[in-house]
Amino acid sequence: MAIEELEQKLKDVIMSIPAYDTDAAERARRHSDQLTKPPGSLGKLEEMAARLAGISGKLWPDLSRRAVIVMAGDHGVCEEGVSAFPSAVTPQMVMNFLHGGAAVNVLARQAGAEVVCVDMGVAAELSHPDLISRKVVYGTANMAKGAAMSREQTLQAIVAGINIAEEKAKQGIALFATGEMGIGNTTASAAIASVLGGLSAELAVGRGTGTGDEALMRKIEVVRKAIAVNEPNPGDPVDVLAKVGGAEIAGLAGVMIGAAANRCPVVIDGYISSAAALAVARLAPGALPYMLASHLSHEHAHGALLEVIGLSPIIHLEMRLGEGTGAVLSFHLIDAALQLMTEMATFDSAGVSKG
Ligand SMILES: O=C(O)c1ccc[n+]([C@@H]2O[C@H](COP(=O)([O-])O)[C@@H](O)[C@H]2O)c1
Ligand SMILES: Cc1cc2nc[nH]c2cc1C
Repeated sequence: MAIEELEQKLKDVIMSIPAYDTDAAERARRHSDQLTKPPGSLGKLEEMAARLAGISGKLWPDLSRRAVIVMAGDHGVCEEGVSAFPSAVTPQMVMNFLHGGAAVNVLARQAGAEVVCVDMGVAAELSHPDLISRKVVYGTANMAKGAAMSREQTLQAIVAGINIAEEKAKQGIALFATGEMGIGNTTASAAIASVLGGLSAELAVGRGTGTGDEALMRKIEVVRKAIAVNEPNPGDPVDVLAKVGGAEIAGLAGVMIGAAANRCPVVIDGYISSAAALAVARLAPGALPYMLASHLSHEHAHGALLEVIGLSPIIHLEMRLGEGTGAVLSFHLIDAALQLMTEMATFDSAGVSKG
């Protein structure tokens, strides 16, 4: 597709996102208040159930078919020494996902979710029958020296993400989670959080895979430099994703937009997924009600980033793995919320006195 067509496709899909159904959410809240418990006593589980009703327009949606979309990409900025691990780990972990041995595979099996593994921009050539290849770049360029990607590559990545969500929704997937793999991608995410979220580089940068003090200082300087060199336009999220982002981050932004356009809830994982979610919040505010935050990552600024987006995490386990692990874990709580709504007795049916 030519760049103009990609821009148009993105605009069209954003325009097609259905309005969140506030009536259905309200009906869900009223139902919840009739159940045998003090109103609001199931806390965020009640709010989650209402959100799922508002998203789907149904009391209660069948979310039994679910998938975690794990997108992978490499980052040229790694040559600045910003990660505790070498870039070679990105393709190695992609193969691990495909062989079912990564943490996300275990948690997805436990939560009944399909793992969809997508190569968005891994530097190495990868091949496996279950790998979806949507490579827009062989690793991004070093953002400390120039733009990570072109606008065209970024739009290709976003549209690829939209198409994957669309195809999966057509196949019956009703609940999405976002996951990623990309050595160096917490540096890109920090830059996005800084430009779009107004967080200082010092706040936005964390230890990622476990960088030491010296590398942490370098990482802060690299984020400052990348922003100064590229001057990403905070009013243009695509420009920000192109200049200081990454192929898997842009792809995940597309998945979130695509899920919303198909009226499917999309559960956001950790810091990197949240950086993509922030770009979506700015690019397509109509997609925001379709997003649920899963966990609070141990990555330093994740809480601040979620606050900027206006999302509240469900679980707090000090995880900082990525891959979609926190998002898939929270599927169990989504199931719990819906099962409570459908199986609990009401005050009337159980003959329990109201306050
Ligand atoms: O999801 C998170 O909050 C998270 C926090 C820290 C690290 N990660 C994962 O670690 C990798 C990026 O870390 P780094 O240090 O290489 O930038 C990438 O593969 C992410 O999935 C993920
Ligand atoms: C081993 C390893 C697994 C990961 N999964 C997501 N990010 C990761 C980073 C590393 C280093």
